[in-house]
Amino acid sequence: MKILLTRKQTKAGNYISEIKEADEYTIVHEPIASIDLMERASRAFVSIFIRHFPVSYKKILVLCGVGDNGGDGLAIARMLYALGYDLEIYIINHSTKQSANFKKNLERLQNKIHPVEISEIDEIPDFNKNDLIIDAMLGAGLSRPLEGLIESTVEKLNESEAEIVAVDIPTGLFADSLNGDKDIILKADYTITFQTPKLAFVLPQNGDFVGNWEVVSIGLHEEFIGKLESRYFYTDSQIAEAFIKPRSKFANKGHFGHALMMAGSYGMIGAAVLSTRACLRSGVGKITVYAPECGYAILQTAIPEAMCLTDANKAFLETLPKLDNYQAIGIGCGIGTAPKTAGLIEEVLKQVKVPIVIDADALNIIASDKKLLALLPKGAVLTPHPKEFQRLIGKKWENDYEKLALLEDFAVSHQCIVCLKGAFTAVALPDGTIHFNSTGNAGMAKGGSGDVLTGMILALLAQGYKPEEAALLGVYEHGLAGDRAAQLKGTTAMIASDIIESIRF
Ligand SMILES: NC(=O)C1=CN([C@@H]2O[C@H](COP(=O)(O)OP(=O)(O)OC[C@H]3O[C@@H](n4cnc5c(N)ncnc54)[C@H](O)[C@@H]3O)[C@@H](O)[C@H]2O)[C@@H](O)CC1
Ligand SMILES: [K+]
Repeated sequence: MKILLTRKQTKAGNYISEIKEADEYTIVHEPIASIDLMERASRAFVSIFIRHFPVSYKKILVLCGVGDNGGDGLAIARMLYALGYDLEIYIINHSTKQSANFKKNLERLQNKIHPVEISEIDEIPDFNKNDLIIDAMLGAGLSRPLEGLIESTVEKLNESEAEIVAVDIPTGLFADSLNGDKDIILKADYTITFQTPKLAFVLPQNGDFVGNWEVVSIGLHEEFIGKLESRYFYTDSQIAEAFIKPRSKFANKGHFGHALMMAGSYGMIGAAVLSTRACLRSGVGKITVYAPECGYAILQTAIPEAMCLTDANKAFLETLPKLDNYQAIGIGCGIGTAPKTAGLIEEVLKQVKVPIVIDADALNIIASDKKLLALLPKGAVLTPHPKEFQRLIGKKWENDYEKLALLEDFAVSHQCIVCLKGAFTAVALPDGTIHFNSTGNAGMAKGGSGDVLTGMILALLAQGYKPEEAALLGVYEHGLAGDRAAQLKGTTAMIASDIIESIRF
């Protein structure tokens, strides 16, 4: 799914809203009246809302601005009222300019519900934990930080224990550009957003404001959206599943590649076990794990399906094995950063002729010797967590938007693929696009999860998936396996081995 922007810089240097353009194109070409599109959007919101909140759940306060986000709020209130919900409407008079759709929806209330108008700070009602707030104050039209009446309302809401559901975007949050440090932004528990995820929603710095979020389609013109040149994407099930290649009935193990996993060191053989096992669970034909000698008995016992080659060194990897027989190579899980291992990494980067996935200490070794960066093969898949990525680029970012710019820059200048791990793992491709992953959960934030991902991506590379596909699909399936593991064990109890057991292709 494309992530449409509300503030996109054009080649000419001015800013446009892709969302507004898609709205306007839909209105003209479907065709549909603007007020009917709002009705459709509000109905879509309600269809999700009622799944989460039954009629008698809590008293609902619908807080409306006077633009189209407020218009949605009025329409949503009318629809929920018709379904029997107990609600009150408050209109926050932040401006004298009411939008046409807002006015129309005010008329449509037909005196059935009487909105309370708030024009002064001391008229803002008290909010408490028995209230369910629908935030329809400001949405995609936010053009400056909050101030005055609306800022005070948001401050009061943030201090309260009320539960908050935002319409489209939490009030005060810029959809795809940086808020100031001192900006007041509504902290929503849930956000139901229209048509496209907003870039702000996938950035960790905004997690407290957006809460759990869901996208609901409002039927904007697909063909128009398809033609937009986007830089940001959201890997949903539709995109990910389209990558999956069915296994032919007459296939044999030779069709699915032979992978080499170079992993482990004394005390870290578990990383080799996890990554190798995850590789086997992801469809590889054969795998050889190359580990220091101390890992031999462990690996042969723990993973009978894998072949094991050992380095003469007992504790860490030192000598380059022959690389000729493999369709893809994985390197880094649990290898440590011994100087001799660094020498091995240099040799691998110089000699590798097949797709490669590079993780963990291999990335740290590359980061500590910038001449190794220049050796990164084109199309290499790198799987850093944020700290490892900071080491690779040699600097920290001030905010998540700067992080995205650095990520894009790295992937383009090195022509490689970077999977920056975290919630909504960001996969940056050599063409400068960034693809945020839709699966996964906080239970995966544990040792060993990254090793599992490396193994999964290695398996896909060995099977002949293009590096971009292997990265996007691997990250997606890894998150999905994590979600299944969380269902079985819970996010606190689940461990990396549970993720492997939940891989299902
Ligand atoms: N046809 C459409 O355009 C659709 C729009 N929809 C809704 O429309 C929303 C966008 O509506 P609008 O463009 O009217 O914008 P908003 O309703 O977000 O904001 C209204 C107006 O408030 C003013 N404003 C901006 N920043 C402010 C601030 N900090 N303090 C006070 N006032 C401020 C601006 O003049 C802005 O146009 C979306 O978020 C969505 O909820 C949906 O109904 C779907 C269809
Ligand atoms: K809102």
